[in-house]
Amino acid sequence: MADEVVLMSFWPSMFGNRVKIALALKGVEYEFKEENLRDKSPLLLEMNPINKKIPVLVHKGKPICESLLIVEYIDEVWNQKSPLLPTDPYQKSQAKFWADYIDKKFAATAKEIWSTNGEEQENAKKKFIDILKVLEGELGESPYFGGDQFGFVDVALIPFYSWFYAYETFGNFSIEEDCPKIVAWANKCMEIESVAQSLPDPKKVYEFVSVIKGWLGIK
Ligand SMILES: N[C@@H](CCC(=O)N[C@@H](CSO)C(=O)NCC(=O)O)C(=O)O
Repeated sequence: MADEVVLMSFWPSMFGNRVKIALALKGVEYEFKEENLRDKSPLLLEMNPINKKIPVLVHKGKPICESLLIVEYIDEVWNQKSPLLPTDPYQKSQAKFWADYIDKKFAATAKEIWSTNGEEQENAKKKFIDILKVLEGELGESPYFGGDQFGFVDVALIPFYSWFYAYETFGNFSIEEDCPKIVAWANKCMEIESVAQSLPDPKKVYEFVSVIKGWLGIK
């Protein structure tokens, strides 16, 4: 079909699940192609020859790569409902700033929690909580980062929530203890059907991370 939509992703990916949430909020029908990242498909290498990563959205035969760019593309193409980015240029710039902050600061630090031990892990946990506290400050008293509406920054961050159980279990700490506002925000986001249906079971994510740690020889 001419305007067929295909999402190439991997079920636990917080980046790919951003796109799943955006497509669900917009009511877009699409084909989901699960990628085996240890044996990438020729289609993935063809559609994303530069980064060779998921997610990739293929729309009308053309690939869009990088999750935040894909979410912005979805927001612009299917603009009839559930706007994600503000129309005001300044507000839009601030939403993109915080989504970029999450990618640059939060994603890498979060990974260090399950992929390290000892002092390195303790440092990662502290950095992780510090970053979440900065995000709590940005959230303020609003229900969402988008204000009264679930928006772009919410889409960028909420997929990490399905990894919180893994971070807490491997890191032996409670995120809610230090960042109750972020956990309250996440639980509110999970009340949105398009969000809840797009994210994996946290226990499944924990089991998946246990398998990766085995592959990587991490205790
Ligand atoms: N900035 C990109 C990151 C995607 C990514 O890391 N994808 C991972 C899987 S999720 O951790 C990936 O495709 N890894 C395969 C590889 O690195 O070879 C985005 O936001 O889309």
